Amino acid sequence: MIEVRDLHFHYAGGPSVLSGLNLRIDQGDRLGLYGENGAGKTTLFHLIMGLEFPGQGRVICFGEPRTTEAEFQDVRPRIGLLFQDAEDQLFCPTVLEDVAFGPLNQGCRRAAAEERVQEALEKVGLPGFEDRRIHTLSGGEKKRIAIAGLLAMKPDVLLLDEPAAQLDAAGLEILRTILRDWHGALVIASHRPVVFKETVTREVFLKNGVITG
Ligand SMILES: Nc1ncnc2c1ncn2[C@@H]1O[C@H](COP(=O)(O)OP(=O)(O)OP(=O)(O)O)[C@@H](O)[C@H]1O
Repeated sequence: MIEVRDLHFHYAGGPSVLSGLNLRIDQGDRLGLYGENGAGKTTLFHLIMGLEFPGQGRVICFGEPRTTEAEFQDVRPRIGLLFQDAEDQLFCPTVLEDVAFGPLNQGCRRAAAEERVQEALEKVGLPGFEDRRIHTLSGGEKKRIAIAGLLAMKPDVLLLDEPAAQLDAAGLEILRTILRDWHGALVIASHRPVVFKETVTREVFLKNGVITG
């Protein structure tokens, strides 16, 4: 579904972050992507989504090489990227608008989109939150609403960047249950392998700009 080949990347004026990274994510893959703070996990997700572009190497999504902004436009609705910080993800005034944004953007009719919202809010354990204003939510609630927004999109792949951050024990258990029932491909980026040990079936490590093990 997604393959990156020989990826090299550095931020303007900065040191090399990725230096020849190769990775393949197949249908049904459940991958733990581990690495220390600053290893480049978020950067890799951003390159897969076309939010950054590699200095060298290839990003292939759903069978097609993607190099230009236009080529990434049909990739984004098919990949649910959970940002590390929920504040970066939520941008509508209310929960209903935010969670419905993805399905509406994909062309769903309003009634169908609102049905997806109800379903997703049930899954994250926050039914009845539709009319809450985003800025009144707690950090953990924001994270769960961001997850609901991804579920409502029904993407082919979930890329979750430190998904446990901001979640308490109950929130983490809800997320583990959601992911246990998730049938699409899944990549969890984390610097704490132990948290999702039971959730993933394959583990790789990002170190010195490349994938190991
Ligand atoms: N926009 C940016 N401009 C300059 N440098 C950046 C930018 N974003 C990230 N970096 C740097 O690139 C490196 C990789 O960062 P990245 O966020 O990809 O790592 P990470 O593995 O996700 O880390 P963490 O576990 O702390 O979230 C870090 O050294 C970081 O400081």
